Amino acid sequence: YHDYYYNYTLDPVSRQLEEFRAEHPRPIGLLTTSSGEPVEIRDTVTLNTEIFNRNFHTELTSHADRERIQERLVHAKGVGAYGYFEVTNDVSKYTKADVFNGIGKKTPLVGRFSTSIQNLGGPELSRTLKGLAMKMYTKEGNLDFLCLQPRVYLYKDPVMFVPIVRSFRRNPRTNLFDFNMVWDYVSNRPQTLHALLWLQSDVGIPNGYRKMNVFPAHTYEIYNKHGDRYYVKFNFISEQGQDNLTNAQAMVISAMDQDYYSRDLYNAIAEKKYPAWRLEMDVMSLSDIKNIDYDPFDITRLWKEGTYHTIVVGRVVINRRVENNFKDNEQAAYNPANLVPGISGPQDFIFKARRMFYPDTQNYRLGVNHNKIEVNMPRYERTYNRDGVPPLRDNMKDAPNYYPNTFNGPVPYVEECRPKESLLILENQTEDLEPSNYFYHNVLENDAHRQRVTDNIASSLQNVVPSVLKKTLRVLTLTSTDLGRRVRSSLKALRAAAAKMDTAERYRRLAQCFEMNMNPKY
Ligand code: HEM
Repeated sequence: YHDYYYNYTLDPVSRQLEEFRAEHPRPIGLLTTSSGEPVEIRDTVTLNTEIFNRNFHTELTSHADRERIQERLVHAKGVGAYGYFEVTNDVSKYTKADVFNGIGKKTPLVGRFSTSIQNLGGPELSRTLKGLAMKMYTKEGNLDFLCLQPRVYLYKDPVMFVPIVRSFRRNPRTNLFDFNMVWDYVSNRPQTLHALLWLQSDVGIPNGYRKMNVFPAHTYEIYNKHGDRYYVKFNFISEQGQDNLTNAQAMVISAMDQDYYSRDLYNAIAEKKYPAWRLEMDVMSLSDIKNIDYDPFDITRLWKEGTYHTIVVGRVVINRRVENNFKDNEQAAYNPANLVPGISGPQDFIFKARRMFYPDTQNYRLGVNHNKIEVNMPRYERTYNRDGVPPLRDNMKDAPNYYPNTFNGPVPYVEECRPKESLLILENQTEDLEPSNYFYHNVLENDAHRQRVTDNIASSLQNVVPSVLKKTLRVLTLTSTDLGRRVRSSLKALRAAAAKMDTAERYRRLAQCFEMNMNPKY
């Protein structure tokens, strides 16, 4: 823009509509109703007319009345983009998965970056789990990875999903975030503390979706063409580097832009700064896994250093914005059970539950034919599923609709190398505080970081009722006496500072803190 009024630069987000006009110098076509009837210009106005005789108007309103669908139960707020996965290292020794074999092979994918607790319109910078879900359209079906930042998950018993999601969300009476619920639940089930400590640490608020490492967290079983089994944890490491925001920075940004992460991603892709992640696998063999002194399938803990080795598999590059948010992002259905030959998948109880949970929620959110929605469609599919709520595509036309049949409907294949045995995993129910203790003393790199974590915890405890506070401090102290001591003293200092503030200022700060699900230091 060159003259006096227009001497400024806009970001790609703000230029989107103008770019559309530049690509289409004339209107893109004649306006019609959805049944294709051309709309006459007088029918676009309803004043002084028989308004219900105007298809344009009635259709417009009744369609809008029905345009909202169920938002995701968790991870409702998210942004989608396309890209590809490229193999950069030969891992055929470990897995026969076609997608991971052949250096240089590229597989297209769609991805979705999300924040877990907020609803569709919520602020992205809140201190909650962040997600990156990917669907790789491989020759052997879709391979989905649903990853989180941080490395570990909150609990190992699937029955805990619903209560923990509720305790992290709005109080049913006040309709506000409530740390009483969070700490009540966490102190009743201290296995959740480990992931929570990661969230209270610096990585809890990354400086953009591009700058976070993400992890599917489970231990996956994979196998090679000889049927040898290996156990791996996948890691997606940001090539942009892990970069984080402090509470103060996040609050300032969020006050100006609640969609900072989505905007950052859109602009980066538009400016051809394509974000990329290196895919690594931490590997153990079957005999390694049988000879270690901890449970490698426990999703709430890290693998111990020295018990595995790490190899690079390839890289994910995100290089194309979605054409339409609803079409490619809202309608996307990621399912961790979408696996391919060579990756038999995790064997733990959380994963077993997730195999059922995701299709179930997606049948409700998108309908039973959600894999026939364009963004979810595999490259190839032939099933015996028929009919139901559209979309249906060709509904398998005139092919036989029952299996087995002798009329040449689709037939299964035989895979000689598929492992004949599977591990039987028995998980114990003890509430193990050791992983949290290890994180606090060994993963956090210095005392300053430990102090930031404890300050964050302390400020979230400020307005917690005494019974919950007492229980929480006990769990923190049992985890580490240093952690308990520091939280106590930080809480004391915060209480003293709060006592000097007038009530309005205190409430204002707390409101900010709850809404952001984070804990500004007074
Ligand atoms: C019992 C355990 C779990 C349950 C019941 C569960 C349930 C759900 C549900 C209901 C959704 C919404 C899905 C949709 O509407 O399409 C979801 C989304 C998601 N979950 Fe889980 N989850 C569990 C554990 C995990 C774990 C262990 C991870 C990764 C380490 C994970 C990562 C994600 C991600 C990234 C999304 C967002 C997907 C998207 O962008 O569409 N979840 N989960």
